[in-house]
Amino acid sequence: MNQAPQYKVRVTKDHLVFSAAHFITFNGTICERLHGHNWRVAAELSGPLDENGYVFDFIALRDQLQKTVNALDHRVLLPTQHPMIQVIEENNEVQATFEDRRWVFPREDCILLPVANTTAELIAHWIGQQLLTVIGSRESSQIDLVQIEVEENFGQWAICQLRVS
Ligand SMILES: Nc1nc2c(c(=O)[nH]1)N=C([C@H](O)[C@H](O)COP(=O)(O)OP(=O)(O)OP(=O)(O)O)CN2
Repeated sequence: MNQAPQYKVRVTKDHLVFSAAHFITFNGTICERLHGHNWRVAAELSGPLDENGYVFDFIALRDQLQKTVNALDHRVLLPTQHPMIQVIEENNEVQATFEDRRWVFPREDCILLPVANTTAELIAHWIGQQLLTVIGSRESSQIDLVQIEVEENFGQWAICQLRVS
């Protein structure tokens, strides 16, 4: 017996890249130096076809991802839910502290992300959540799976899949 076809759309573009600085902690108490990457983003949506024969309009997906990428471009990414990195907004500045280290940035240069660490995985999750708010607001949308991929360095991709309830 033939199975019903499954459909996905996938968008990746040369301009879906953001340059941003970050530092993460790993293995407990090791904290990286501030450094930057050119982070590449791709998205895949799965679901049934709509009346156009689309899973989701490529153009709408591309443009929405571009908005998120633009918001992250040329920024410092700071985690607001890290157990050991404290991030405080004061006047027009942001101060981050970890043990005896302290970084101070202009507020407008920073993006404060509600994540526990600015790993590629958790950045992918956050981007997926941004996308879900837009997809979820479309009454006609029947997307059942959102997959966001983030490349931190050449060939090093983190992938986050979010099931749409
Ligand atoms: N699964 C993950 N592994 C690692 C992550 C991550 O987000 N998810 N992140 C890091 C670090 O942020 C590290 O800075 C990655 O940068 P990269 O440039 O790839 O690492 P190197 O220090 O080896 O840099 P080179 O320029 O390639 O020498 C680590 N792991």
